[in-house]
Amino acid sequence: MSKPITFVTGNAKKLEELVAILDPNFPRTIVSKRVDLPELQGDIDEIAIKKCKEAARQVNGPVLVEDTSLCFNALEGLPGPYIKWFLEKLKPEGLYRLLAGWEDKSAQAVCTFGYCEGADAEPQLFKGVTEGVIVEPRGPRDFGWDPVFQPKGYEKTYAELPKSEKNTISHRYRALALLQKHFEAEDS
Ligand SMILES: O=c1[nH]c(=O)c2ncn([C@@H]3O[C@H](COP(=O)(O)OP(=O)(O)OP(=O)(O)O)[C@@H](O)[C@H]3O)c2[nH]1
Ligand SMILES: [Mg+2]
Repeated sequence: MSKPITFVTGNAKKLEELVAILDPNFPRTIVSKRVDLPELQGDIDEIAIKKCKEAARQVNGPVLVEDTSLCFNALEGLPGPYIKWFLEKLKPEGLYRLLAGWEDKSAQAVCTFGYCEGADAEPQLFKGVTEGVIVEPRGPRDFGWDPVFQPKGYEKTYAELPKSEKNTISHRYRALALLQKHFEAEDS
């Protein structure tokens, strides 16, 4: 029997979406642990790797972490992994206003899961990207920058879409689909 995997996050919404998205027959048991891991610097992959190693060190067993970026193409990918601080200070309105001087409002929502078997193991990454545009905030405010992100091909923002629909097209869904495939292959 493999050990349960601990999903380490301080963000209840991430956990809620993971539970909604993952197949109930996922081959490993996932438990969650609420820890505010350090907000690291670097590129998206470096951050996910460092975050995963730190979680594995703290839990001393198999861990899953996730880091989310919102990358504005006009700003060469910024705020990217630093979106948390931009959102905290500027709120969704300010994120939209950041692009006032640019015609290009396109953006990418990027979710990077890191999985590490234990404190001495190397993390493996599973990344999902959803293309979209940054719009004036619309919809409920219960999750981060969802009100300003309108996925490509949709008339609604993530916040306006039913959760069940966001969860079939989102950056997090795409990353978890890769993670799921990996564990299913390992199991067979
Ligand atoms: O509208 C949103 N839709 C999403 O699907 C989504 N996923 C994450 N976020 C927000 O983007 C920042 C990422 O920072 P982040 O990856 O460091 O997360 P976090 O610090 O909240 O949790 P964690 O690092 O403990 O797991 C944080 O402000 C999160 O609230 C989202 N906002
Ligand atoms: Mg964080």
